[in-house]
Amino acid sequence: MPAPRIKLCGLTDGTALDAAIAARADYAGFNFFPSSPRFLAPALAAELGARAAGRIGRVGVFVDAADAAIAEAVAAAQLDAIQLHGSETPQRAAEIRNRFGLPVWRVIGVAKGEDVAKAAAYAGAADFILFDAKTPKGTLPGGMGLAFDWKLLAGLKIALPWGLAGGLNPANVAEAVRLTGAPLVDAASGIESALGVKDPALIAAFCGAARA
Ligand SMILES: O=C(O)c1ccccc1NCC(=O)[C@H](O)[C@H](O)COP(=O)(O)O
Repeated sequence: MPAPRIKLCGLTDGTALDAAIAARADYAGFNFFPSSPRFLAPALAAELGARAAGRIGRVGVFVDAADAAIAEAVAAAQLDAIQLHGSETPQRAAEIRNRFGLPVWRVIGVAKGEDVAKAAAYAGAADFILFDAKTPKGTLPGGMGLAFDWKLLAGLKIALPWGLAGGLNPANVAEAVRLTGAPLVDAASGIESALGVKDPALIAAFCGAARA
């Protein structure tokens, strides 16, 4: 099984970004959801986007965002992809892809087997599916450090490239890859020493374990 690609999400400072690049992560996630503890304001997004250029892919995370907010972030951070983490329909995903000319990653929140099947509706509308744990109502839609039952992905048949998120950390990512065969893994809270504070040692450990 080839080693999975790695996305490290919610990077908010140059030290974490440099650690992600040094650990050979494939994507840096920049969060543009204002309620997130990992929210990146446009000025800092511009700085980190420029620092990342040509060294790591830049994925912007949005939750039911308006076009103007997406446009501002795309321009500031020079995004390479747009991750939709809200309730965006296939029609809205396709509209965003056409408007911005960037690959769209659609997140599917998973609690039960029937949730996994919802990914099929995004064939032709999104470019990538990220399966993440469904979070409790009234909380953030992502970045909560919650895992779902990875066995729900057993026998997955999907027309789009995909990845796994939700509660992944240096201690469990190898097992998650072994069980699911995920071609990409994503982590936010599992590489933090405190809420929203990325830890370079955990970043290195996560990337090492994901490839082990
Ligand atoms: O990380 C956040 O604060 C966040 C807030 C709102 C929507 C999405 C968010 N994160 C997106 C991600 O891709 C996370 O990496 C993913 O949900 C996994 O998070 P975690 O379980 O903490 O590893």
